[in-house]
Amino acid sequence: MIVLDHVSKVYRSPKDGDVVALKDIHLEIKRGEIFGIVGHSGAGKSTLLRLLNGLEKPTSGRVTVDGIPISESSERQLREARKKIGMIFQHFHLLWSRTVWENVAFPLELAGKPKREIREKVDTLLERVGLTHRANAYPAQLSGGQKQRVGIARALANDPTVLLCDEATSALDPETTASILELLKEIHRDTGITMVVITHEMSVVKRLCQRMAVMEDGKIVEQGEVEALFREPKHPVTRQFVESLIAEKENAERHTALIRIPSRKLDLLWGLLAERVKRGVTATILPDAAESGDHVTLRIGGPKDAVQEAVAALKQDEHREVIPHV
Ligand SMILES: Nc1ncnc2c1ncn2[C@@H]1O[C@H](COP(=O)(O)OP(=O)(O)OP(=O)(O)O)[C@@H](O)[C@H]1O
Repeated sequence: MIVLDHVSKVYRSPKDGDVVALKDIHLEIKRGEIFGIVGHSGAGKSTLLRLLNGLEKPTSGRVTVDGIPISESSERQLREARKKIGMIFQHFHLLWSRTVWENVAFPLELAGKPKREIREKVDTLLERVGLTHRANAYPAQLSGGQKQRVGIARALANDPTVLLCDEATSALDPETTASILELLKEIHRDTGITMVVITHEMSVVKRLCQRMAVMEDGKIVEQGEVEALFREPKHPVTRQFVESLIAEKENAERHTALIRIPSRKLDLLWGLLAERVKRGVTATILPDAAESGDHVTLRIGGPKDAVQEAVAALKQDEHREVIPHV
C-alpha cells in the first residue's frame, strides 16, 4: 500500500549546510494496517510523513502510496492524490473563522462536490465523530478532544484510503487521548483505512498500532510487530521507548498516603517499612514545623496495593497509636 524504496532526504540550507533528515529508508506498510513510527525529536518522523503526502520530495529513492508514485507526481497530480490521503495534526490546524460544520465541508467544497452531497456527507461525518450537537460552534469554543474530532471528520471527508496522524494526541490529556484512540480504532474497523501514526508516546503505539518502526538519526533502527518489539526490544532506542512506557505506567499507578505516628515508634515502624521498600514503597518523613515533637508525619508512596498494605501494617494492633493523617 505504502512503499518507501531506499529513500533519503537532505535539506540544503545555505546557512546551516546540508541536513540529512532521512538516510536510505526502506519501509513497506500493508493495506489496512495501523503502522506506528516512533522516534525522538529530530529523528526524521515528520519528514517521512511529509514525503508520504508529497509536501516534500525525496533527494533519492521512490515513494508510492496506493499505487501512486508520489515522489514523481506533478503538483496537479498531487492535489488529486491528497484527496485520498487524509491527515490529522497535533494542533488540529482548523480554520478559526469557520464553524465546525464549515470546517468539515471545506475539503468537499475544494473538491467541487455538489451542495446536497456536501450536506449529507458533513452530517454523516459529524455524527460519526459525535459532534452533531456542536455543528454551529467555532473551534475556539471547543475542547481539545472536540477539535481533534473535527480534524478527524475533515480528514475523512473525501473518503481517503490512508490517514496520516502526526502526533494527533500529543496535545491532549490522558482521558481525551483514550477517547480519540478509541474513535480512530472504530474508524479503522468500519473503513479498513490504512493508518500511519507518528508519535513519541509508546502508549499510543501500544494501544493503536499493529506494526511499528523506530527511527533514530534519520534511519529506521528496528521494525516489526508491536507486541514482539515490546516483548523483546533489540535496539537500545527501542528499549528506551519500551522502558519509558513502563515508567509511565508505574507513575500512573503511584499513590501516596500520609500517616502520623508517635516519634518514639519511628525506629520500629521504619524497620517494618524497610522490607516493603523492596516492593517499590517509599517512605519520607515530612518536615512539619507544627509537629509537637512527639509525633511525625510519614508520606508513604508507591503502587496502590503496596501503599495500602504498608498503611495497614503500620496500623496493626501492636502499633495502635498510629493515627491515620488523611
Ligand atoms: N525544512 C527543513 N529545513 C532544514 N532542516 C530541516 C527541515 N525540516 C526538518 N529539518 C531537519 O531534519 C531533521 C529531521 O527533522 P524532523 O522534523 O523530520 O524530525 P522529527 O522526528 O519529526 O522531530 P520532531 O518530532 O521534533 O518534529 C532535523 O535535524 C531537522 O532539524
